[in-house]
Amino acid sequence: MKKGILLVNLGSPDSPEPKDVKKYLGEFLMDERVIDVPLWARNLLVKGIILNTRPKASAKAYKKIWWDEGSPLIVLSERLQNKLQKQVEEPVALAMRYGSMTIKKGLQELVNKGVEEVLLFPLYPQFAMATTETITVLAEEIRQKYFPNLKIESVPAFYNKPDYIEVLSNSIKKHLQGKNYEHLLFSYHGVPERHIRKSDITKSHCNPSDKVNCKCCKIPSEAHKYCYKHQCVEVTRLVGEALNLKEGTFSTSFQSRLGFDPWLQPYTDRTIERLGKQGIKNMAIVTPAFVSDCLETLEEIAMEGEEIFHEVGGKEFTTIPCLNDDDDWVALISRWIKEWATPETVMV
Ligand SMILES: C=CC1=C(C)c2cc3[nH]c(cc4nc(cc5[nH]c(cc1n2)c(C)c5CCC(=O)O)C(CCC(=O)O)=C4C)c(C)c3C=C
Ligand SMILES: [Fe+2]
Ligand SMILES: [Fe+2]
Repeated sequence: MKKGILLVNLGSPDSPEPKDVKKYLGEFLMDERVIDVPLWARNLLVKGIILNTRPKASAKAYKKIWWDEGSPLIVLSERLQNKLQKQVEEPVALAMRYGSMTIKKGLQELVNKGVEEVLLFPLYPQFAMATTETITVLAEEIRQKYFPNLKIESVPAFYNKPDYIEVLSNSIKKHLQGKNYEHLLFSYHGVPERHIRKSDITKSHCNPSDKVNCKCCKIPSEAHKYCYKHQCVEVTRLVGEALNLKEGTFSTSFQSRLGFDPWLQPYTDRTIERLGKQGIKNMAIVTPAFVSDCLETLEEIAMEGEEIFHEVGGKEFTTIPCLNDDDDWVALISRWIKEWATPETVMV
């Protein structure tokens, strides 16, 4: 069976103009796995309120980070795709969950190349209903409707794979070389608290012991369905261990909350402010929920975050880039692809 790979990231508007941002946000926020309320309430909230207020402000933010080649998230995902394609024999396609580069087009591109079996690779280290699950569910719907003979297998969450932690840790180390930082903040994209109770943890392919050991969300283990928070906290702990970070010199926070419901805490903006007020002068920040730099890292963290830090007396604010098209990251994904494509090869 001819095999192929479909990388899938979140997506971006076609341009940073308010009309394109509105169209993109409309598709994104009307996803029932992102704003998980009944359709009538989602219509009211998204079409009645958010799309009438947010696109202008979001467009302004997108304009600050937009590159000549386009959206950083898309350009960086394409660079990753191109580098990967040089390392593996199988065709590598790229799609976005929202926007013009649809999953259907990505699958069609592979099918046109004769592919019969697809490795679907959601570009998210942690599993969340609003990211991995929405991709796998949509891909399956599209498969059933348009490509019934295609076989699709999904890459599970890889947040705690030792080889991933090693690549992430080395990247952090490289970017912090020669920096005299006092605190390293691990900032993850947040989700509303209720999201972590909604999806089934078995879909995240976590180590089954995670269910028992998870203490972060205070959900009893039998009822503990899903914990994105736990997976984030684990990344921080594992990188802390790999880099031998001292207790108290690193911590976890959650960014990008939307609306009035409680989201995962502590919030990143308040954490940056607290660190500055506590007298921290030099801090660094890494964003391991994102594989590619995007609006949330380049604007919300690198620009807004830095401003908050300076306002409360902070001096040096170092933003560590996402893995993007880092060579070691490309080599690792290539290895995972080769393992999948030739299952008889046992990689050690
Ligand atoms: C781990 C990744 C992500 C999770 C989980 C996630 C959840 C989530 N996001 C929103 C609302 C917005 N997110 C926006 C941008 C955005 N979100 C992610 C990733 C995750 N989102 C990325 C990579 C980006 C950047 C996209 C880019 O083009 O660069 C935005 C748009 C920007 C803005 O207006 O602020 C919104 C809105 C919700 C509600 C949510 C909930 C579960
Ligand atoms: Fe988001
Ligand atoms: Fe948990």
